Amino acid sequence: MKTIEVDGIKVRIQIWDTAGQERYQTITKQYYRRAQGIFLVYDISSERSYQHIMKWVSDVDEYAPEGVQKILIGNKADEEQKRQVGREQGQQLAKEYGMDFYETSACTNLNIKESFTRLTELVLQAHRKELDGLRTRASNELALAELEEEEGKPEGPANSSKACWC
Ligand SMILES: Nc1nc2c(ncn2[C@@H]2O[C@H](COP(=O)(O)OP(=O)(O)OP(=O)(O)O)[C@@H](O)[C@H]2O)c(=O)[nH]1
Repeated sequence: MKTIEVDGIKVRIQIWDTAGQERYQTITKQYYRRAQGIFLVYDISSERSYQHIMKWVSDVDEYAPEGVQKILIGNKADEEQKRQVGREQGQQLAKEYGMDFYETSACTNLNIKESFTRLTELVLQAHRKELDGLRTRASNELALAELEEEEGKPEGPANSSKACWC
């Protein structure tokens, strides 16, 4: 659990770090179902991990809920001397899948906060319509409840004097 602030709103996010290895896939897929946002992470010093992204994307498409937000991450950006995947390759792949893209480093903290904030922002945006709908319904129900309360009120002085005219 982590709390981050987006547009002045404090958002509590639950983060699951799923295992990348093939043998844990059955468990990993269970997490997709409840995810609202997903980071697809490769290692910039591993061409193989980059090639695997296509497989992750198809798994996510199959098992994650519709409308799940995705961001592509090229991690270990601090390992420049070992780089096997160019930044443009990351950008290109992200573009193909319509995702935002960040190169990050968990070691130097490069773009960690930025990418988490962005994914949270995307999730909030995707649910804004739902939230707005809920807010409108809640305020309508409140107005209705007030009205009913008003109607159910015992007669006040104004009503009593009207009663005298008859
Ligand atoms: N240089 C560098 N090393 C990193 C970075 N992030 C992770 N590592 C190292 O990479 C190794 C693997 O990190 P993990 O966090 O276990 O990677 P993972 O993708 O969660 O691994 P799986 O759970 O097996 O999928 C560890 O030795 C980390 O210290 C980074 O940004 N830069």
